[in-house]
Amino acid sequence: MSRLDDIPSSPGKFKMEKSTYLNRLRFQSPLTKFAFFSFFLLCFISVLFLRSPPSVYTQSDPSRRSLRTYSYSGPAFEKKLRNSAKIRTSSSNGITVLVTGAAGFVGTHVSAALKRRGDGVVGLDNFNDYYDPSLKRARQALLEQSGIFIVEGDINDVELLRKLFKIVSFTHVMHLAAQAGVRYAMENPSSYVHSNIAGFVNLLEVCKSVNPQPSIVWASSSSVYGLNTKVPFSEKDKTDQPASLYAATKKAGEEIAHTYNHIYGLSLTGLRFFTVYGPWGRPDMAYFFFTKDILKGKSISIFESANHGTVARDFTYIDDIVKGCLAALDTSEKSTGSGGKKKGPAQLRVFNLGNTSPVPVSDLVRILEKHLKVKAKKKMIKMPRNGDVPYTHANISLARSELGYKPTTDLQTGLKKFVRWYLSYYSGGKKSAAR
Ligand SMILES: O=C(O)[C@H]1O[C@H](OP(=O)(O)OP(=O)(O)OC[C@H]2O[C@@H](n3ccc(=O)[nH]c3=O)[C@H](O)[C@@H]2O)[C@H](O)[C@@H](O)[C@@H]1O
Repeated sequence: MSRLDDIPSSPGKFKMEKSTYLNRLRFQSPLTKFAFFSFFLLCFISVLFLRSPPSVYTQSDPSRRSLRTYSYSGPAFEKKLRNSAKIRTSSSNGITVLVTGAAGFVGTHVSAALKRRGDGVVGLDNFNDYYDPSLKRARQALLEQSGIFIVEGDINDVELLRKLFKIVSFTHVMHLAAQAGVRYAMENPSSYVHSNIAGFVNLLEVCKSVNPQPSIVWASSSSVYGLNTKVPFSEKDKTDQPASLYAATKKAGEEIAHTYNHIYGLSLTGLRFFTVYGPWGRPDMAYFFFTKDILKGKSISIFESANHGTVARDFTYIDDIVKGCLAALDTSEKSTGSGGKKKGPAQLRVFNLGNTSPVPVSDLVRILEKHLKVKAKKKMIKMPRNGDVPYTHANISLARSELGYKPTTDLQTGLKKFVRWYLSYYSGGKKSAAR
């Protein structure tokens, strides 16, 4: 709200008194007169500057902003959007999807897969610098080659979201924009609230009020199982012991999804991803920065749980996750609300998308050593209390029966593909792997 808005707008509440002060003001010298008018001119310019035009977007998270401003209006912008959203004519039952977080790891792969099969895809991403934005730009360039336009903007920008829905009638939203990473939540907690809670609510607010309402599939996380000890993790299990703020915001997302489904009839499917890895992955994840550090000859820390216990993850390969995402979109039913009001019960689902075979982190390192042909300098350390959990293992029977989800890539094969990509992407020192 600008300071000008502080003045009450209803007539009668605030009456301007005719100022006698100005009448009484007499300038003692031309210099005083000049100073007086210069001061007013400056104030006027400042007010104009503060009230920047609505077609220019500035990112709203001051902790991790990119310095760009983005223009998202005009016929050229709309044309790009419409072209990107076009369903291929040969595709008989194509859908039109808004993919948030499209320049992210999972977002890029899902967008490309949708486009390949003929669906209309528009991306949205704020290109923040949580990790090297040049990797996000490279993914964007890749998607551009297949005709996918990524709008540069934040899910907290309600005006932008409304505008996108005004130009394109999206049938589905694949919501992958989020503040990811378990350990970073201790460094920058507000970024998790900003993206995973406020941003999600903003998106749902817009989705509930557009006509027709889209169906929404969104990324939850295996981390919602928190400190649970019963394995494998099932969707039927309680999820009330998050070990990190990240996990807590994803859990909150699931509850928020319930609310919007209940009140507004939005069709919502949450996908609990289990440690997704692969080519074009995230530099903040262990398999990625282990690779970088092993190649540099730097030592890596492998976490152990209490009493030298094994820390393990149900690492899941990106192609399997993409199949799960597409199946979730294809099986999602229509939202039932209109005019911002629920007209009947709507679909509400949560699925585990894991690999069903947990691997100790020390084995992950052994596989990397083999593919990289370099011995790692390893340090075994006690898992710091920073949000990590010792073990994850997905029960995927629900996803198998409802989505036909069936992961097929083991960690050996998946890491081989990752290493091949990593070496070619960062080859010749052209790009230095940055976190
Ligand atoms: O499955 C999920 O829900 C989550 O998966 C990952 O989180 P995480 O499983 O912790 O993945 P990494 O950060 O790559 O860690 C993988 C394993 O390596 C271990 N680790 C990590 C860092 C390190 O220096 N040493 C180490 O042994 C961790 O404890 C963990 O067991 C993602 O970062 C989250 O965004 C995602 O939501």
